[in-house]
Amino acid sequence: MNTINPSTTPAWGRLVSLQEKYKHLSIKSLFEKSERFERYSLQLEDLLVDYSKNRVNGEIFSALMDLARETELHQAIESMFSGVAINQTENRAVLHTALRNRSNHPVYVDGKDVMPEINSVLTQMKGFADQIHGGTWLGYTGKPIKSLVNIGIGGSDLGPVMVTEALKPFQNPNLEIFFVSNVDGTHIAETLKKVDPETTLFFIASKTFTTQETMTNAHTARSWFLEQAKDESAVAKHFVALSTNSKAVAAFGIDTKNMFAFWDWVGGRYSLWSAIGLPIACVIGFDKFEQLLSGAYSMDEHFRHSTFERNIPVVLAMIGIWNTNFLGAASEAILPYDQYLHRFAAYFQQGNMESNGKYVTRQGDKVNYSTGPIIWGEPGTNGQHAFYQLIHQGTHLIPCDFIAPAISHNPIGDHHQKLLSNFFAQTEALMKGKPLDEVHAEMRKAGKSESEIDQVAPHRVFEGNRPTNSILVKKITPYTLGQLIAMYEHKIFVQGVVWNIFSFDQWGVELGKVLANGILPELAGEEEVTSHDSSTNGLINAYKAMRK
Ligand SMILES: O=P(O)(O)OC[C@H]1O[C@@](O)(CO)[C@@H](O)[C@@H]1O
Repeated sequence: MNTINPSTTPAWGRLVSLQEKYKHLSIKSLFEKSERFERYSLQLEDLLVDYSKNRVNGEIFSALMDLARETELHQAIESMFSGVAINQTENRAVLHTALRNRSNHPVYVDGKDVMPEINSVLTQMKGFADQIHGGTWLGYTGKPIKSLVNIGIGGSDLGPVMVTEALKPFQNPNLEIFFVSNVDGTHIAETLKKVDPETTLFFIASKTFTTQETMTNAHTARSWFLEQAKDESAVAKHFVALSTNSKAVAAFGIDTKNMFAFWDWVGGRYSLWSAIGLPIACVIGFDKFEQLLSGAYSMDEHFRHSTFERNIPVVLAMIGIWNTNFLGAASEAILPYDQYLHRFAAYFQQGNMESNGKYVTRQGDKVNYSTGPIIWGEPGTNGQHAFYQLIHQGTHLIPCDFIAPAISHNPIGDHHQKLLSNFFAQTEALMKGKPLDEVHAEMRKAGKSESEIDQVAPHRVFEGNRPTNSILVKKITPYTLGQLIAMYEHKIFVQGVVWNIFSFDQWGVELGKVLANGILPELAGEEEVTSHDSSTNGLINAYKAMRK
């Protein structure tokens, strides 16, 4: 993997100069060239990515592509796909792409082709999912399973949640699926109220099978189940484990034949393609799960073999670097104009921020440039009634990805047309804005007095020139969803390479957990806590006083 500080490359130096040269660059002016949309959009099958509404002209785009080359991106891509241990701080390969390698060409980890074991788990998943989906897996009283409860957190939750929500139209109507992630007792309590032990299957989803929240909730579910079932042998019909840790699974009391394994070269936030995706396969059917894999594979092939200038993840990544490192954007909004995609932004909060929220380079030095952006977003048009004021007229530059399907699963009246009219209008408004003279003319036409115009007009000006990408997909299906997810995964990968950081570990989540484990015993008992700073001591002692 490269160890190049991007800010020392010739391309970065050109970009610094271009930032100064084009600091007043107007996106609107770039559209004076009629073929801008054709030149600044890319299509893969039924997925169109329009990146023309960015503050990027030919010079800037060229320098961005050179930056990708000068940071040895091509070599990095090949290293990932071919199983090199690029996750160097954990000495692991990064092979979520192997999980969806529909070509079945060998992929080697430590000299061993991993495809046979991947296919073996997929076969095991199919066998199980077919029984759940088909209603032939019976509980301890002989009834078919109808409620699925996934207990997991982070990458063992967010992916299955997002995908099952996005693919709700493909769900088996005889099955309902619930997700429990938070260790707040409310989450499991509210869920267990809705399900019957006789007809419920629990997925205990945890790569490590040690995560405090998941194991706590799993034990609560097991106790709840046994209170009614009584017989420990019934557990095997109602609990399965999705994990890499067979020893911990057995210790919990799940038969390892009910365990669906995956491997340490699958990152948690990249694991929905693995056994972690079993709840997805159960509720939409294994054939649709395979379509999800195939969609991701098509994006993998596009990413691996397309020239950078025609490479969707590379282009999105490098424009993101222009926005972050040269235009000063600190966050990015993902705005899906599709209610089924309501958890899509949340999924990539972990995917992006846990991957690239790093400030140490691969050599162990502190970076001298910004790295991963803050990711946030809500479905359109809801966001328009919540935070678009700031996006349009705030002081922060917030690049936005607008995503929409051309065809809705629910073509009720003109709902979809109204949704899409907003999808198109918002990026146009963010790009064009509304200058003062237009506001004046509008207000005069509306008969406003000159004094009112003088007072209000400045507040009604839209500077515009706010960058967006528009991602239009024919319809949200397992295949196109797989493409969309893989597209963002590879965008994140590219940015990590260019920023010279390790994108596949997550040391930053450890400290809080360790300190929490130290505080946990202090919350019990009456004695005053004095082992921390005065704020932490004060809060803990106030908590204990409130509970007296
Ligand atoms: O799947 P598991 O091992 O229970 O980890 C859950 C989540 O916890 C982390 O914060 C790592 O500790 C995420 O990276 C991960 O997805």
